Amino acid sequence: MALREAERLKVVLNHLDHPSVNIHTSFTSAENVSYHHPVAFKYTLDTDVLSPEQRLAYEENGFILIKNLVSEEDIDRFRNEFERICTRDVKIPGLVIMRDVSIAKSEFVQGEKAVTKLQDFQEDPELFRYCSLPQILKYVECFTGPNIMAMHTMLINKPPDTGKKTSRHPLHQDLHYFPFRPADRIVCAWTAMEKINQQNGCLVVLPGTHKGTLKEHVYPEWEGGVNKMYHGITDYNPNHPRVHLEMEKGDTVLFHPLLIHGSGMNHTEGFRKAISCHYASADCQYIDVKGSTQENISKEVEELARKRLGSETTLTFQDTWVFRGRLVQGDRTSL
Ligand SMILES: CCCC(=O)SCCNC(=O)CCNC(=O)[C@H](O)C(C)(C)COP(=O)(O)OP(=O)(O)OC[C@H]1O[C@@H](n2cnc3c(N)ncnc32)[C@H](O)[C@@H]1OP(=O)(O)O
Ligand SMILES: Nc1ncnc2c1ncn2[C@@H]1O[C@H](COP(=O)(O)OP(=O)(O)OP(=O)(O)O)[C@@H](O)[C@H]1O
Ligand SMILES: O=C(O)CCC(=O)C(=O)O
Ligand SMILES: [Fe+2]
Ligand SMILES: [Mg+2]
Repeated sequence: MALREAERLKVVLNHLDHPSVNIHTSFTSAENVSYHHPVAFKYTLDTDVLSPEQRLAYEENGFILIKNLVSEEDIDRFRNEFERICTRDVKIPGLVIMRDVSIAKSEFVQGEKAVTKLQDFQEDPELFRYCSLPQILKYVECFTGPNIMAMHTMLINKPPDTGKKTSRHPLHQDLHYFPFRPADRIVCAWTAMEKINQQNGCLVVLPGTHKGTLKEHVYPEWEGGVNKMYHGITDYNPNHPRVHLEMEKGDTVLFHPLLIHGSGMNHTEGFRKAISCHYASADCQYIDVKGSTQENISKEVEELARKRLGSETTLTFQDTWVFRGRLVQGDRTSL
């Protein structure tokens, strides 16, 4: 009789009290769960950083929340730099300033209020400091190992909803955007830059969905429109438990790229801010997404590159990641 998942994990937890036990071996059946043939972790690596409870929580849920990881002072500096970018006081190469679709397609709004997201701030030393913060990398290493690339950077400024519900981010898996593997060696760090709750559109996660596969993503059929490249999953279990991650300024969630997540409408008058970085092991390998569920996003990205750089551009989906990735720890071995 197979033990239920939770029971198996309890066995793992007991093993952690016995340092002599090798917990690297992978288990395939309940028979392996014994003192002599111990169990391994699939989603986390052996470090002294995560407590056994944190490690099991990530294995089981696909995310962990670390309270108060980034200082108030650092966040205020990121916020200040964000304002300088919005007012065009600084111009950062490669940075994408994204406006909410309902604003972009209607009136002209200037400055910070027009910006829904900054993408690719890797050339901004002040914002990129976020990706190199030692207290974040310490956790990231538990998932990626010691060679760490910062692959994708964002500062999200979720606007007050205009009434069209476009401030929502549909449920998705971040791996949809990434042509590199293995998925288990990729992790996102997402830090609240202020108090974030259901009112202003916190992250919503479907715990445990990181154990599934990459699903098909398409534009949701939303009446009020949807932001460019905000693809969503249509085929998810609507009865799967949802967790609304309410966070304080500085709290940071680390999550697996297959974890299904999104964010709700911002019902407040303020702009809800968060800063994030997707890290990957530098040992990851690029994959060809042709014929896979990722073909639609790869074509869209390549088309946008042609629009920006000229129709003769032959930049591939993979190339766009090679250019953006930055080493933050160890050696740039592959990516
Ligand atoms: C784990 C990863 C998860 C994700 O990354 S999900 C999001 C991924 N997003 C991206 O990579 C960024 C996508 N956005 C962009 O590249 C740019 O914002 C975008 C859409 C090219 C627009 O930038 P610009 O060209 O500088 O803006 P523009 O004001 O000149 O507008 C040009 C045309 O684009 C339209 N537009 C602008 N913002 C939009 C939006 N949010 N959603 C949909 N359409 C949008 C705009 O209306 C205009 O269209 P038209 O040419 O007038 O028909
Ligand atoms: N029709 C939909 N199709 C796909 N995703 C949706 C749809 N409606 C909401 N979502 C997404 O589901 C996630 C959870 O939404 P949910 O309604 O549970 O919370 P919320 O939007 O934060 O709360 P509220 O409804 O109070 O604003 C969000 O990521 C949201 O963008
Ligand atoms: O801050 C948010 O709303 C989440 C954004 C997100 O999940 C993403 O851009 O991949
Ligand atoms: Fe995401
Ligand atoms: Mg909702």
